[in-house]
Amino acid sequence: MFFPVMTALSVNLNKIALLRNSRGRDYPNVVAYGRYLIDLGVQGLTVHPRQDQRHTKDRDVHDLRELVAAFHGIELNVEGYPDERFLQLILASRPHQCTLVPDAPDQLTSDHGWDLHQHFDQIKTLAEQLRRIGVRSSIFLDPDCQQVELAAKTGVDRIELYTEAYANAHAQDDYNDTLRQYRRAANLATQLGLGVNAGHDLDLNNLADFLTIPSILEVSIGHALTVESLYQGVDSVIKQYLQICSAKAQ
Ligand SMILES: CC(=O)[C@@H](O)[C@H](O)COP(=O)(O)O
Ligand SMILES: NCC(=O)COP(=O)(O)O
Repeated sequence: MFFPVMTALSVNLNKIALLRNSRGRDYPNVVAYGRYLIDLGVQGLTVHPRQDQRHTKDRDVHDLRELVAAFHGIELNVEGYPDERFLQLILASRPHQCTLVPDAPDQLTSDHGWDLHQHFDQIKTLAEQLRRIGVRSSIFLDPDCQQVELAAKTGVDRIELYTEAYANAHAQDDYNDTLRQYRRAANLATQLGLGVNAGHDLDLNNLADFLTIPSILEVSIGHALTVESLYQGVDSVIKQYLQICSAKAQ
Protein backbone atom coordinates (compact mmCIF):
# COMPACT_ATOMS: atom_id res chain seq x y z
CA MET A 1 0.00 0.00 0.00
CA PHE A 2 1.29 3.50 -0.86
CA PHE A 3 1.35 6.02 1.95
CA PRO A 4 2.29 9.65 1.23
CA VAL A 5 5.22 11.14 3.13
CA MET A 6 3.06 14.14 3.87
CA THR A 7 -0.48 15.22 3.23
CA ALA A 8 -0.90 18.14 0.81
CA LEU A 9 -2.70 21.19 2.20
CA SER A 10 -5.07 22.75 -0.33
CA VAL A 11 -6.65 25.94 0.99
CA ASN A 12 -10.22 26.62 -0.07
CA LEU A 13 -10.60 30.29 -1.09
CA ASN A 14 -14.41 30.41 -1.08
CA LYS A 15 -14.62 32.52 2.07
CA ILE A 16 -12.02 35.00 0.78
CA ALA A 17 -14.17 35.44 -2.32
CA LEU A 18 -17.28 35.82 -0.15
CA LEU A 19 -15.63 38.73 1.67
CA ARG A 20 -14.65 40.30 -1.65
CA ASN A 21 -18.15 39.92 -3.08
CA SER A 22 -19.72 41.61 -0.08
CA ARG A 23 -18.41 45.06 -1.14
CA GLY A 24 -18.67 44.83 -4.91
CA ARG A 25 -15.01 45.59 -5.56
CA ASP A 26 -11.95 43.44 -5.96
CA TYR A 27 -10.76 43.46 -2.35
CA PRO A 28 -9.46 41.16 -1.05
CA ASN A 29 -8.15 40.00 -4.40
CA VAL A 30 -8.49 36.21 -4.51
CA VAL A 31 -5.44 35.67 -6.72
CA ALA A 32 -3.22 37.86 -4.54
CA TYR A 33 -4.42 35.96 -1.48
CA GLY A 34 -3.74 32.65 -3.19
CA ARG A 35 -0.26 33.86 -4.07
CA TYR A 36 0.30 34.83 -0.44
CA LEU A 37 -0.70 31.32 0.66
CA ILE A 38 1.65 29.73 -1.88
CA ASP A 39 4.47 31.85 -0.50
CA LEU A 40 3.56 30.55 2.97
CA GLY A 41 4.08 27.00 1.70
CA VAL A 42 0.67 25.52 0.90
CA GLN A 43 0.67 22.84 -1.80
CA GLY A 44 -2.66 23.65 -3.37
CA LEU A 45 -5.63 25.97 -3.76
CA THR A 46 -9.24 24.83 -3.87
CA VAL A 47 -12.33 26.65 -5.07
CA HIS A 48 -15.93 25.57 -5.14
CA PRO A 49 -17.72 27.88 -7.59
CA ARG A 50 -21.32 27.18 -6.71
CA GLN A 51 -24.15 27.52 -9.16
CA ASP A 52 -25.19 30.88 -7.64
CA GLN A 53 -21.56 32.15 -7.69
CA ARG A 54 -21.93 33.60 -4.22
CA HIS A 55 -18.32 32.80 -3.32
CA THR A 56 -15.76 32.06 -6.01
CA LYS A 57 -16.90 32.85 -9.52
CA ASP A 58 -16.02 31.14 -12.78
CA ARG A 59 -13.61 34.00 -13.58
CA ASP A 60 -11.66 33.17 -10.41
CA VAL A 61 -11.02 29.64 -11.66
CA HIS A 62 -9.33 30.95 -14.81
CA ASP A 63 -7.31 33.52 -12.85
CA LEU A 64 -6.17 30.97 -10.28
CA ARG A 65 -5.30 28.47 -13.01
CA GLU A 66 -2.98 31.08 -14.45
CA LEU A 67 -1.48 31.74 -11.02
CA VAL A 68 -0.69 28.12 -10.19
CA ALA A 69 0.78 27.54 -13.66
CA ALA A 70 3.68 29.74 -12.57
CA PHE A 71 4.54 27.46 -9.62
CA HIS A 72 5.87 23.96 -10.04
CA GLY A 73 4.02 21.45 -7.85
CA ILE A 74 1.18 23.73 -6.78
CA GLU A 75 -2.21 22.28 -7.67
CA LEU A 76 -5.61 23.82 -8.34
CA ASN A 77 -8.57 21.73 -7.22
CA VAL A 78 -11.98 22.82 -8.52
CA GLU A 79 -15.02 21.38 -6.77
CA GLY A 80 -18.63 21.48 -7.86
CA TYR A 81 -21.78 19.88 -9.15
CA PRO A 82 -21.25 18.60 -12.69
CA ASP A 83 -23.87 20.62 -14.58
CA GLU A 84 -23.19 21.89 -18.10
CA ARG A 85 -21.75 25.23 -16.90
CA PHE A 86 -19.34 23.55 -14.48
CA LEU A 87 -18.14 21.01 -17.04
CA GLN A 88 -17.51 23.75 -19.59
CA LEU A 89 -15.52 25.61 -16.93
CA ILE A 90 -13.38 22.53 -16.27
CA LEU A 91 -12.86 21.95 -19.98
CA ALA A 92 -11.76 25.55 -20.52
CA SER A 93 -9.55 25.90 -17.44
CA ARG A 94 -8.09 22.38 -17.04
CA PRO A 95 -7.32 22.41 -13.31
CA HIS A 96 -5.08 19.68 -11.88
CA GLN A 97 -8.03 18.08 -10.13
CA CYS A 98 -11.79 18.26 -10.39
CA THR A 99 -13.83 17.11 -7.41
CA LEU A 100 -17.42 16.26 -8.24
CA VAL A 101 -19.88 17.09 -5.46
CA PRO A 102 -23.62 16.20 -5.47
CA ASP A 103 -24.80 19.68 -4.44
CA ALA A 104 -28.26 21.05 -5.13
CA PRO A 105 -28.29 24.57 -6.67
CA ASP A 106 -29.59 26.22 -3.49
CA GLN A 107 -27.40 24.30 -1.05
CA LEU A 108 -25.94 26.27 1.88
CA THR A 109 -22.86 24.06 1.93
CA SER A 110 -22.03 20.50 0.88
CA ASP A 111 -23.70 18.01 3.20
CA HIS A 112 -23.48 14.54 1.63
CA GLY A 113 -21.43 12.38 -0.68
CA TRP A 114 -22.53 10.73 -3.93
CA ASP A 115 -24.88 7.78 -3.82
CA LEU A 116 -23.25 5.59 -6.45
CA HIS A 117 -26.12 3.09 -6.41
CA GLN A 118 -28.01 5.88 -8.17
CA HIS A 119 -25.27 7.81 -9.97
CA PHE A 120 -22.80 5.11 -11.03
CA ASP A 121 -23.22 5.59 -14.80
CA GLN A 122 -23.06 9.39 -14.54
CA ILE A 123 -19.81 9.29 -12.52
CA LYS A 124 -18.29 6.62 -14.78
CA THR A 125 -18.93 8.80 -17.83
CA LEU A 126 -17.56 11.91 -16.10
CA ALA A 127 -14.44 10.08 -14.90
CA GLU A 128 -13.77 9.05 -18.49
CA GLN A 129 -14.35 12.60 -19.80
CA LEU A 130 -12.00 14.09 -17.20
CA ARG A 131 -9.32 11.50 -17.96
CA ARG A 132 -9.57 12.35 -21.66
CA ILE A 133 -8.80 16.03 -20.97
CA GLY A 134 -5.99 15.25 -18.51
CA VAL A 135 -7.79 16.37 -15.33
CA ARG A 136 -7.54 14.13 -12.25
CA SER A 137 -11.01 13.16 -11.05
CA SER A 138 -12.20 12.92 -7.48
CA ILE A 139 -15.65 12.39 -6.01
CA PHE A 140 -17.05 13.56 -2.69
CA LEU A 141 -17.99 10.46 -0.69
CA ASP A 142 -19.30 9.45 2.72
CA PRO A 143 -17.06 6.97 4.58
CA ASP A 144 -19.10 4.01 3.39
CA CYS A 145 -17.25 0.90 2.17
CA GLN A 146 -20.01 -0.07 -0.28
CA GLN A 147 -19.72 3.36 -1.91
CA VAL A 148 -15.93 3.04 -2.00
CA GLU A 149 -16.19 -0.30 -3.81
CA LEU A 150 -18.50 1.22 -6.39
CA ALA A 151 -16.23 4.28 -6.70
CA ALA A 152 -13.31 2.05 -7.66
CA LYS A 153 -15.42 0.56 -10.47
CA THR A 154 -16.33 3.99 -11.92
CA GLY A 155 -12.72 4.68 -12.88
CA VAL A 156 -12.32 7.86 -10.79
CA ASP A 157 -8.78 8.58 -9.66
CA ARG A 158 -9.57 9.63 -6.11
CA ILE A 159 -12.30 10.02 -3.54
CA GLU A 160 -12.65 12.93 -1.15
CA LEU A 161 -13.98 11.71 2.19
CA TYR A 162 -16.66 14.08 3.48
CA THR A 163 -15.44 14.77 7.01
CA GLU A 164 -18.27 16.69 8.69
CA ALA A 165 -19.39 13.62 10.70
CA TYR A 166 -15.84 13.18 11.95
CA ALA A 167 -15.53 16.89 12.84
CA ASN A 168 -18.81 16.79 14.77
CA ALA A 169 -17.77 13.67 16.68
CA HIS A 170 -14.38 15.21 17.44
CA ALA A 171 -16.02 18.35 18.81
CA GLN A 172 -17.95 16.08 21.22
CA ASP A 173 -14.67 14.38 22.18
CA ASP A 174 -16.20 11.05 21.17
CA TYR A 175 -14.74 10.28 17.78
CA ASN A 176 -12.98 6.87 17.97
CA ASP A 177 -15.81 4.87 16.37
CA THR A 178 -16.36 7.50 13.70
CA LEU A 179 -12.66 7.75 12.92
CA ARG A 180 -12.52 3.93 12.63
CA GLN A 181 -15.20 4.12 9.95
CA TYR A 182 -13.14 6.69 7.99
CA ARG A 183 -10.01 4.59 8.43
CA ARG A 184 -11.79 1.51 7.05
CA ALA A 185 -13.09 3.44 4.05
CA ALA A 186 -9.68 5.04 3.37
CA ASN A 187 -7.83 1.72 3.67
CA LEU A 188 -10.26 -0.01 1.35
CA ALA A 189 -9.98 2.83 -1.18
CA THR A 190 -6.19 2.58 -1.12
CA GLN A 191 -6.33 -1.21 -1.55
CA LEU A 192 -8.60 -0.73 -4.56
CA GLY A 193 -6.16 1.72 -6.14
CA LEU A 194 -7.98 4.94 -5.35
CA GLY A 195 -6.22 8.03 -4.00
CA VAL A 196 -7.84 9.47 -0.88
CA ASN A 197 -8.46 13.16 -0.15
CA ALA A 198 -10.54 14.56 2.69
CA GLY A 199 -12.36 17.74 3.56
CA HIS A 200 -15.20 19.64 5.19
CA ASP A 201 -15.06 21.18 8.66
CA LEU A 202 -11.47 20.10 9.26
CA ASP A 203 -9.66 22.51 11.57
CA LEU A 204 -6.59 22.98 13.74
CA ASN A 205 -8.17 21.00 16.59
CA ASN A 206 -9.31 17.95 14.68
CA LEU A 207 -6.85 17.54 11.80
CA ALA A 208 -3.96 15.80 13.56
CA ASP A 209 -6.21 13.01 14.86
CA PHE A 210 -7.71 12.56 11.39
CA LEU A 211 -4.29 12.28 9.80
CA THR A 212 -3.51 9.24 11.91
CA ILE A 213 -5.12 7.65 8.82
CA PRO A 214 -1.91 7.24 6.85
CA SER A 215 -3.24 7.26 3.28
CA ILE A 216 -4.68 10.78 3.05
CA LEU A 217 -3.07 12.48 0.05
CA GLU A 218 -4.71 15.91 0.35
CA VAL A 219 -6.92 17.88 2.69
CA SER A 220 -8.90 20.87 1.45
CA ILE A 221 -9.72 23.31 4.22
CA GLY A 222 -11.40 26.71 4.03
CA HIS A 223 -14.10 27.76 6.45
CA ALA A 224 -12.39 27.09 9.78
CA LEU A 225 -8.99 28.07 8.43
CA THR A 226 -10.36 31.50 7.49
CA VAL A 227 -11.91 31.98 10.92
CA GLU A 228 -8.76 30.79 12.69
CA SER A 229 -6.79 33.29 10.59
CA LEU A 230 -8.99 36.11 11.91
CA TYR A 231 -8.08 35.15 15.45
CA GLN A 232 -4.46 34.08 15.07
CA GLY A 233 -3.21 35.57 11.80
CA VAL A 234 -2.87 33.66 8.56
CA ASP A 235 0.93 33.20 8.75
CA SER A 236 0.70 31.42 12.08
CA VAL A 237 -2.34 29.37 11.05
CA ILE A 238 -0.78 28.09 7.83
CA LYS A 239 2.42 27.24 9.66
CA GLN A 240 0.44 25.15 12.16
CA TYR A 241 -1.47 23.34 9.39
CA LEU A 242 1.73 22.56 7.52
CA GLN A 243 3.26 21.17 10.68
CA ILE A 244 0.30 18.86 11.20
CA CYS A 245 0.31 17.77 7.54
CA SER A 246 4.00 16.95 7.59
CA ALA A 247 4.09 15.36 11.05
CA LYS A 248 4.12 11.85 9.56
CA ALA A 249 7.34 12.68 7.71
CA GLN A 250 9.21 13.01 11.02
C1 LIG B 1 -17.11 19.92 -0.94
C2 LIG B 1 -16.85 20.68 0.29
O1 LIG B 1 -17.00 20.18 1.38
C3 LIG B 1 -16.38 22.06 0.22
O2 LIG B 1 -16.17 22.54 -1.03
C4 LIG B 1 -17.26 22.91 1.03
O3 LIG B 1 -18.57 22.70 0.63
C5 LIG B 1 -16.86 24.34 0.94
O4 LIG B 1 -17.77 25.05 0.27
P1 LIG B 1 -18.51 26.28 0.99
O5 LIG B 1 -17.44 27.26 1.32
O6 LIG B 1 -19.41 26.74 -0.10
O7 LIG B 1 -19.23 25.76 2.18
N1 LIG C 1 -13.48 20.06 0.09
C1 LIG C 1 -13.62 20.69 1.34
C2 LIG C 1 -13.21 22.10 1.24
O1 LIG C 1 -12.76 22.53 0.22
C3 LIG C 1 -13.31 22.98 2.39
O2 LIG C 1 -14.34 22.68 3.28
P1 LIG C 1 -14.45 23.63 4.58
O3 LIG C 1 -13.11 23.59 5.28
O4 LIG C 1 -14.76 25.00 4.08
O5 LIG C 1 -15.54 23.01 5.39
